[in-house]
Amino acid sequence: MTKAASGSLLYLDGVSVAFDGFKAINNLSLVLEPGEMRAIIGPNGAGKTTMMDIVTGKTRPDSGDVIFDGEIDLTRHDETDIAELGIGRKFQKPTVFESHTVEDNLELALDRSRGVMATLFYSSAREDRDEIDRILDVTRLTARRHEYAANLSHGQKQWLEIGMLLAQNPKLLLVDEPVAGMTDAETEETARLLREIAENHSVVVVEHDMGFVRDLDVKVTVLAEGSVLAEGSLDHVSAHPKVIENYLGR
Ligand SMILES: Nc1ncnc2c1ncn2[C@@H]1O[C@H](COP(=O)(O)OP(=O)(O)OP(=O)(O)O)[C@@H](O)[C@H]1O
Repeated sequence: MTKAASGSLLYLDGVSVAFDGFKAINNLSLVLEPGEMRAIIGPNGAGKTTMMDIVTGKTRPDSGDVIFDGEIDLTRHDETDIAELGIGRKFQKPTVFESHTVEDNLELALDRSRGVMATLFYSSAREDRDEIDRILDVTRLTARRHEYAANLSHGQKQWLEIGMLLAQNPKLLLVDEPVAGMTDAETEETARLLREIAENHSVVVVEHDMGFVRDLDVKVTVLAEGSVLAEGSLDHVSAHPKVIENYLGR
């Protein structure tokens, strides 16, 4: 265990993984502080999804340290463990239950996160209602709580799925291309929504939409060919010659 990880929420150091000899992640190092929201950008094939796969235990790195909460070696845990440790992931495509209402989707997510035993002995329906009200408010879905999820717009489905993640109360949320396919208004609202969530959670957002990344107004990590090309404010990384050459200039 490396001492350098202490005090961080997520610590990747010297992480590499190869698929059939091709290094998708190549000596990647990245540190996320508790409470931080970070945007990850980079060209197609840069390794963004693979990095998320490594953090969530879907892919095992060939080498390197992957440490959560200062001390937990994530490479020793499987996907289920890692979710229970407090890392929630939202994939690009929403996977809400279309034939259930918005509220029922959130209720299911709450039950799932609580586990079977806890649900059996859990008596406070009131606390559940309060939690669901809170999540509906954050995800801009209060007026649609009794609507079937199938009837939501694409953007609202994404927000509902973010709400289902929140029901699990993760310490760290990993969000993959949340605004792909959204309208401009939904995209702007999503930046506000994630900023609100980031007041109480750490968040990693992978996104291609630069306007959205600008609205997030957080530190940006640029990945290319499996490692960090540049890091800093969006203005700082945008001015980096290698970023212009590898990504923005294309
Ligand atoms: N399971 C796998 N087997 C073989 N190659 C893989 C596998 N997963 C990823 N790769 C390769 O690793 C590289 C990185 O892919 P990855 O999906 O992580 O990139 P990305 O930055 O998420 O790209 P995009 O923006 O297109 O989603 C790509 O060249 C991809 O083809």
